[in-house]
Amino acid sequence: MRTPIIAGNWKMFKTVPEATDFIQSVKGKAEVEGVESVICAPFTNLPALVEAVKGTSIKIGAQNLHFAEDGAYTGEISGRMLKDLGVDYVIIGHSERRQYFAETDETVNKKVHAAFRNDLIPIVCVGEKLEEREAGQTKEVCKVQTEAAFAGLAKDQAAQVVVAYEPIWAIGTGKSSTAQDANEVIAYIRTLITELYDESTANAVRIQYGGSVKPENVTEYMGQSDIDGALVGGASLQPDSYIALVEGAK
Ligand SMILES: O=C[C@H](O)COP(=O)(O)O
Repeated sequence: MRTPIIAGNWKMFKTVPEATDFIQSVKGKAEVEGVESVICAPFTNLPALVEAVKGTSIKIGAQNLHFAEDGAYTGEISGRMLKDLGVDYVIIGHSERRQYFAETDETVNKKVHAAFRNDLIPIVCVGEKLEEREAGQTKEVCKVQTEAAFAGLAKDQAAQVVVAYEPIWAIGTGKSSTAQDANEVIAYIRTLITELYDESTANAVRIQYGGSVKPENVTEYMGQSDIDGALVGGASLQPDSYIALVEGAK
């Protein structure tokens, strides 16, 4: 039985006071038994957020990391630094990083390994562009990205990965994939993991849907056989909306 996971990806939003006010507002509410609740925030918010969620079941994640432990990489943050702060999760390979910051399948894989070296759980994003969907390449794109991300992972590591299937055309556009379409792709990703490892590993991996998820549609996604949660951008920024998302994942 996989524990559903709702992760808010705040992207480049919120100052430290805004972030800690948010936690005060959702404490005790965005905490639902049987649902994991994770806030992935900008680096600058992480120390204050780790402190603010103490005594709650809410976990904190980063939105990126560098694959090296340390070194001459101006402006970068390593997994070692994140672990030192008390962060539990890290988003890797979000489409915005692939599009604007030259993230590749190879760097995604290196970052997944860096996450495990530092005892962080990676939330690995995969998903197709609109033109790829229209060309019928959705599954092929997801296959290439998934296989690259998992390369070299041991079975026990693979089982802990959270995959977020985010069709790029659905991100921040209000155009969500239907729950059935998302479930079909996610079930396909699970069969890929079965082929890479085995059925029990694939059954342990949690696979989220992401792309215009909101309180009004989260229950429909969660009702699907293979969807284990959501990676949510815009609708995770307001406390009431975030609480409703976590409640909707029950
Ligand atoms: O990481 C989250 C996704 O990019 C989805 O963003 P969105 O919920 O604003 O569409």
